[in-house]
Amino acid sequence: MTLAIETHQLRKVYKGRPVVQDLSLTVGPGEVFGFLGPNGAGKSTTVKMLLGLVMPTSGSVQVLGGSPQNPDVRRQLGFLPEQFRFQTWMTAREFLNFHGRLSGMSASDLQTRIPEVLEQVGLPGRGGEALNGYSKGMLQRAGLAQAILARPRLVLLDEPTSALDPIGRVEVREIIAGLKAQGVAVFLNSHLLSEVEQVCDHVAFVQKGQVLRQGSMQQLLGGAVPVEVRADRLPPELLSELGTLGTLELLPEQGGRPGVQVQLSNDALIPRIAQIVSRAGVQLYALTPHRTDLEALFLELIDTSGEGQV
Ligand SMILES: Nc1ncnc2c1ncn2[C@@H]1O[C@H](COP(=O)(O)OP(=O)(O)OP(=O)(O)O)[C@@H](O)[C@H]1O
Repeated sequence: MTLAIETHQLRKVYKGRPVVQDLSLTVGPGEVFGFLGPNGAGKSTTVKMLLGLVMPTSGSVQVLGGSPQNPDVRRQLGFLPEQFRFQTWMTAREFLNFHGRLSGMSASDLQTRIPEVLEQVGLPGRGGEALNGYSKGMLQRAGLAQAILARPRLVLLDEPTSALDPIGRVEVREIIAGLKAQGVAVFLNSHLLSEVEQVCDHVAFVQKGQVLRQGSMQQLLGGAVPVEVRADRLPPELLSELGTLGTLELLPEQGGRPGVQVQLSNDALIPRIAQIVSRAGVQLYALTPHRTDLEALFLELIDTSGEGQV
C-alpha cells in the first residue's frame, strides 16, 4: 500500500526560528486528514513542504511514495491554496483548461472533464462566465474544481469552505466524501472544527510547529462519554441496573422529567442504556451522549500548552 503522505521528523527553520518541528505524519490512501492549529502554527509551511514548494531544513517527506519534487508525483497532486490568485479575466472553462493543460491533460480529455468537475462543485452551466463576475463562494468552488480536475490521488485543501454558505459547505463535505470513496486522500487545513469533525478520519493539532496530539476521530473523541438519560420516572431498579454500566449522577428535573447521567467508559455501551430503559417499561424522553467535540479539545490543548499563538 502506497501511503499518500509520510513525513519523518520534518523540520523547517526560518531565520534561526523553527516554524515546523519533528513533524511525523502518515496519511493512507483514501484517508481524510485534518491539520488543525492556530494562526502561525506552521500549517501552510507544512503544506508547502508536502507540495515540494519549500525545502525542509531536515527530516524526510514522501508523497504518493515519492519525492514531491518529482514531476510524476506532482501531476497526481491537487491543491487549493487559501488565497488563490485567479486569472479573473478568463471564463471558468478557460481557467480550468489552462490549469488542466499545465497538469499535462489532453485537450480532448479536458473537453469532457471540465463540465464534469463544474457539475461536481455546484457550477453546472456556469463555465462560460468570466471569473471576475463570480461571487467569493463561486470562486472558491472554481478553485476546488481546479484542485480535482486532473484526477489527483492526493488533494491538499487550505480552508476550502471559508467563503461558502452552509449549503456550499455541505456540498464540499460531499465532494470530500466522494473523493475518499474513490480512494483519493485529502489533507485539509481548516478552522471550521465542526466541519472537520464531520469529514475527517484522522486529525493532528499543531501549535508553534509542533504536533500537540494526533489520532483517529475515535481515539480523540470516542471512548469515555457521559450520557444523559431523561424519562418519565427513574425507579430504583432501573437506576441500579444503569449503575452496572458506569457511575451515576442524578440530575435536576427538567420539565418535570427526572434525569440521570451515566458515566460510560466506552461509547459502545450506549445501546445498552436504551435496552435497559426499554426493559424497565419507562417512557424515555432523551438519551444524550455529551461527547467532547473537536473545538473543546482544541481549546483544551492550546490552553494547556503554554503561551498563546505566534
Ligand atoms: N518565508 C518565510 N520566511 C520567514 N518566516 C516565515 C516564512 N513563511 C512563514 N514564516 C513564519 O512561519 C510561521 C508559520 O507560518 P505558517 O504560514 O506556516 O502558519 P499557518 O499555521 O499556516 O498560519 P495561518 O493559519 O495564519 O495561515 C509564522 O510565524 C510565519 O511568520
